[in-house]
Amino acid sequence: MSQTPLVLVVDGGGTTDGVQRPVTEVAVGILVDAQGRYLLTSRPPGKVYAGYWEFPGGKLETGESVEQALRRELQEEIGVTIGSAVVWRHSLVDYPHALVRLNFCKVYDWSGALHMHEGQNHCWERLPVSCEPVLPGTVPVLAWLAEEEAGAAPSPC
Ligand SMILES: Nc1nc2c([nH]c(=O)n2[C@@H]2O[C@H](COP(=O)(O)OP(=O)(O)OP(=O)(O)O)[C@@H](O)[C@H]2O)c(=O)[nH]1
Repeated sequence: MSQTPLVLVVDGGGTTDGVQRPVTEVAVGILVDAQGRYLLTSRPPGKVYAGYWEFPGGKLETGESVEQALRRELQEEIGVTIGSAVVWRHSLVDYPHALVRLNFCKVYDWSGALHMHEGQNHCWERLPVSCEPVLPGTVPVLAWLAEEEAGAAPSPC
């Protein structure tokens, strides 16, 4: 993974006048189904950016790896148990509420039926996605996926 982390400032970012804020580590799962569609979920009521669309996941707890946190979060939030997950891309996003490092993992292997435990909506989407609004920290990921798909597409005759 040689990608340089993107630092994205959203809505003005933190207002700490140059004081370094702690980085909150977040594990994010990009579930890809057999048709190549991606699972997006809406942020539940009561959370920051409620109603915005994102990939499911959440913050790491003390001592957890990204993979462990992702497995726990997806069990809690959407009711599935993932197989292995490795970080595909990561980014730093400076929101007013937190400075977060988003660790995006593609997930092809899971068990259990989808069940939205937090009142979220969900959709399986091809690119470009039709659900909106998409969470600002998630928008670049859709571009990365589109670039990857374009690179993988057979060239026209
Ligand atoms: N899960 C997820 N979080 C994202 C994405 N993009 C993005 O900027 N984030 C940010 O990452 C952070 C995730 O925090 P969260 O509030 O969802 O985490 P959590 O489920 O552990 O919540 P809680 O413990 O506060 O209830 C939020 O600041 C959210 O704005 C994404 O695609 N998926």
